[in-house]
Amino acid sequence: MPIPVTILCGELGAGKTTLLSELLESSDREIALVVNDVGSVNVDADLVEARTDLSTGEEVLALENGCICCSLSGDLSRSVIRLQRERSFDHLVVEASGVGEPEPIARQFVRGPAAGVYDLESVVTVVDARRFHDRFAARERDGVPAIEGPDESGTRPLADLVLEQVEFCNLLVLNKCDLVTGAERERAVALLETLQPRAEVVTTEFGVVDPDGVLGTDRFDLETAAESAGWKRVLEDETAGHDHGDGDDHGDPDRTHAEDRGHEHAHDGHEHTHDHEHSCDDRGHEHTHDHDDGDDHGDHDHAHPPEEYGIDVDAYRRRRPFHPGRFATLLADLPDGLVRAKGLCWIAGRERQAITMSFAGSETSLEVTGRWIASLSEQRQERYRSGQPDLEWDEEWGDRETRLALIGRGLEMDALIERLDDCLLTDAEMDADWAAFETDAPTAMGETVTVSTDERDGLSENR
Ligand SMILES: Nc1nc2c(ncn2[C@@H]2O[C@H](COP(=O)(O)OP(=O)(O)OP(=O)(O)O)[C@@H](O)[C@H]2O)c(=O)[nH]1
Repeated sequence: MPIPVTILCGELGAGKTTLLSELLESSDREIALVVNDVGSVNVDADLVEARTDLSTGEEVLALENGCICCSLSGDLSRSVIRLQRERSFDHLVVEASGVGEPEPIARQFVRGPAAGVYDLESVVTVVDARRFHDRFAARERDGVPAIEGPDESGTRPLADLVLEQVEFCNLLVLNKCDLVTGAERERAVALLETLQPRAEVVTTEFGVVDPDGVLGTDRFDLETAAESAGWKRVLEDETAGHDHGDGDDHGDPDRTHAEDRGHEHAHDGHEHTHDHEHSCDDRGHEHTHDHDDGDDHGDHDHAHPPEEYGIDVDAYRRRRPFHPGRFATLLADLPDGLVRAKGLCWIAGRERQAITMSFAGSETSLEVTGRWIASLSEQRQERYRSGQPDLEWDEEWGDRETRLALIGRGLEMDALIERLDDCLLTDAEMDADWAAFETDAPTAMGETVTVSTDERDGLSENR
């Protein structure tokens, strides 16, 4: 029997270790734990070890350094396979580094050598209610320090990773609810549900949760999770049966944007169903339950209707490229109420590159994640297109198009859309030489450019 695995994610200080300690104390399963920390000192491992009685069967395996999701990925698989051979336990918990991407870790349990031995049950993301509310859910974000700067690999804004952890999981634990008011907590929950419509949300303090709720959830489906982020669903709802690509395999310079995660989707509605019932458990913690998995798009019985919390989502889709200069200026001055923007951009002067734009908090990254199919030879175009009969194709521009999901709170969506439209090439510019436009947009596969909203001079960093 494969051993069930829970991956625990969350920003630094969100309360992962606190939750873990609670789980180790309250669960009657024998839990093996892999702790991955940034840096060489495993503070969390020490803490958990100190707090739990190892003689009762819990084992702590501390990886020495680095990040299991990139440089140590091989080590993680090897370590957990060794662990399974040498020890007997019921459940494996992997505490991911606070600044790592959860998806590569999850993939190791789904496709890697550990897949036969383990069964990924759930990816749980712990969220600091106070910080999440102030950074993303508050109407007024003046005076709240932005999360800025790159992640540990130095290539992506940290806020982007914080939201990616929210978007990828199937259970969200909103911790530190003692530090927010009831109204703030509800706003945070509504936004979390918008960012990841398929995840269940549990609200708590000091990591007190029902261990079966965290460890005993259904089998995690990687592809579903990868496709269920709120921003993707905004785009999918906008167009039925369309491919999206924002994959993480940067190896093939000829890869097209549509083959990254080339899944075809047919959606027949425009609303997600979230059939929550609120109840309080015996510790007085509120839970949201019974998330419908969204396939029934007709019902709208939602405990946190986003519009009630000022949350607005929209898809921005245009078959005309952005002027690189005007677009860069806009990115440096995006409105405060924008929480998340993500999708593909078509930028004039970059006719081959499908560029993924990802905005979170206060920074935007632009990264080349594939090629437009229309930039390939005719023969290859045919091949790709025959494999994707639903791919929308423009006679003149092929698959080149900007498709962005916009998620905001207290945001004047129409004004933002107008400003985006002002960045599109004018008719006169359409006839000009696009290569002559000055641009810092990325060119090579995987290359990322980051721009912060407080920099008014356009694209700032080229990595
Ligand atoms: N007020 C309050 N503090 C909490 C709560 N949960 C955890 N803390 C405190 O927040 C701090 C960080 O908690 P940790 O559990 O270490 O967080 P972490 O996510 O493991 O942190 P890293 O290991 O740095 O990633 C500790 O001082 C905890 O005591 C909570 O619900 N409310």
